Amino acid sequence: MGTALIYDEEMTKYKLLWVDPACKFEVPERLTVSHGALVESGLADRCVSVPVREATDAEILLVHSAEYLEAVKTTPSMSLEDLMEFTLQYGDVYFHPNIYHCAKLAIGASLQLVDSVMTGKVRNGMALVRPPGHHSMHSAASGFCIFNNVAIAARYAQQRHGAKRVLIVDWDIHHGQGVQYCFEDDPSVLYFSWHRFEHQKFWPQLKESDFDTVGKEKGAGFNINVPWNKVGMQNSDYLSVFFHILLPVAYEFCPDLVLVSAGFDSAIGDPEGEMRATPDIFAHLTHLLMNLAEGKVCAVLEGGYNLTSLPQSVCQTVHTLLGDPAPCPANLDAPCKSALESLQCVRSVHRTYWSCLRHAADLPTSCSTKHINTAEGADQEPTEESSQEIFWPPPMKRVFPPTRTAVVLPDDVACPDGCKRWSLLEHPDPQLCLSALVDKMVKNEICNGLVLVPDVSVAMICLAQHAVAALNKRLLVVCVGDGMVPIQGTEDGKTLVVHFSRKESEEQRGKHFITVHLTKGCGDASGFIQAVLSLLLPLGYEYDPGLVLLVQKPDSGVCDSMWRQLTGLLQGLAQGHMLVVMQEDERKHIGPTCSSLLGIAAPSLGQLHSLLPEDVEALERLRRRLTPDWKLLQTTVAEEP
Ligand SMILES: NCCCNCCCCCC(O)(O)C(F)(F)F
Ligand SMILES: [Zn+2]
Repeated sequence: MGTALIYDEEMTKYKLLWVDPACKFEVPERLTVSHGALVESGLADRCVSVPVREATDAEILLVHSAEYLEAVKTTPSMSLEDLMEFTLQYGDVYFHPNIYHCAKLAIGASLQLVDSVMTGKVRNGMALVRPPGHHSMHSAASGFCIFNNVAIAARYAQQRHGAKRVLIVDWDIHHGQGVQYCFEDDPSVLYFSWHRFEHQKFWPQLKESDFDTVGKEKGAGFNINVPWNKVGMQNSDYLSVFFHILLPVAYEFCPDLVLVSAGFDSAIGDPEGEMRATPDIFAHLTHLLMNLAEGKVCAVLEGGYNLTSLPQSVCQTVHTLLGDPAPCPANLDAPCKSALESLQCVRSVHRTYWSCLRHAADLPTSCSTKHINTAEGADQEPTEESSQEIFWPPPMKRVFPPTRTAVVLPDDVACPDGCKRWSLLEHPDPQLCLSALVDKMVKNEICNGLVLVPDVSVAMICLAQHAVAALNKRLLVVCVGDGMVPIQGTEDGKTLVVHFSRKESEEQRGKHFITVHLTKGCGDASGFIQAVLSLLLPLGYEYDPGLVLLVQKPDSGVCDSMWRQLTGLLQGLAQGHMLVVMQEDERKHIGPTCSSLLGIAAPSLGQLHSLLPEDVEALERLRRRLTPDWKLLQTTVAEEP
């Protein structure tokens, strides 16, 4: 299934007609450079082009008032003076004779994308639109936004396509207060937003943008605000919030559709965001969402003002939506203290609503006095704009290996569609055969593979030795199921082993051999997925292996959908170079495993029963014990002595 791309140059045909420093950088070129980059890179041709349409009044009224709509309808015929006058009633936004038309196209584009995904015409997609939407409210324009594209898309998906639960991920650097207001008492729409806040000094300077606004009445817990109280946030800060807040909650929420308010002013170089996350991080943020809602992800452009990092980030997002392996998440740091403080605050206030956060720590002492620094913060100016030129390396070319998935199967087992059989014939010695397969991966001739072997323990040993010795690559071994794991994590750091098992974990064998023991074993998806999201993924991203070995021990008890989630999520590492090893009598797993290796989204795990307290407890304990060695496991600031 394909990826939809929705764009029409008509949406470039409005601009600021007078002087207004607050709005000067919301220019038509934002769209032309983004679409141009997709065309230039060949990505546009690989997408399914879906036409835009105008939204109807009824669709606009899903979110906005009739009075507001009627008022906006009068703008096309206004004189310049009238437009300026009309604009004065709103903040940080401008009107233009053609902006009403473009605003209807921006909504229409978003709804066309929702139709294409919800009807299964495509798997996922992106709408490149202007004007953006996430600040506009029931009866007001705000922050370059006229109508709330994503809020309307969420309501439309529920009413027109029967979507029950919709997740909105807003990675724009500004708080989409319009979206928050729209759904704050609605438990069927989970709104997640991070945003530059600087203790309420940064636009739109709303108290309700802080972490302690969690939603109202039935909607309590379904509004998650992650304030960035400093500029310069980096890839590790963004990933930590995904691993320790968004993904655990998103999997517990189990959405039928994921809408992304994809603003790229959160990327390096942006004059508004002043953050330092690089464009390739959006490949990982996108990838990490693609196994939710069975892959139904709709990305709708919001902000993004640096005309270099914006198109780069758009391309990274579309590459990943198309299934291309993500670049290696190289040289990740620890999250900064300010990010950890926000992380701890958000997890603390949401622990009563989400079982995966049940054992989150209390508010950090610095935050419990937060009302003091909010008062003092409110009236100060935000960090003045930095003028010095910022540089970052252009993202790596993301070429796809000629073969995506190679399989080594017993002769009597048919080769699944889309896979390439790696025959034992040419390599009589089975172990040599496996080593040759690994060599092909490292040469990027094959992306990933599945091998069925007589004995997974023997295969594991040989592959681990070969991968580390011959290929000089760091190897991540993920082993699922009870029983001994016959390889050691290595003190030289060349191999990291993470073992998921039911048995009481034998004593931990050092930093590079980690046992995650699940009370009910690997059959309990709700415990397992939380261990994957908030422990295995942070470890894997920090370790940044060149190859991933995923081993399923016999009788592991892991269910197909959990196994496919694990196989899917781990492909964000090592440029997707993953080798899955299973016992050859485990034939029922061949099909499901291959579909994940081919990039098909994993089935949803269903609404997870709340986690076993002992599992959450054990996970928090394990994370606390490992944190000194693994920085991305941190979820709290180190309390001042
Ligand atoms: N330094 C000048 C102050 C600018 N204040 C307004 C910022 C609006 C941000 C709009 C956006 O980027 O959130 C959207 F996604 F909606 F486009
Ligand atoms: Zn923004």
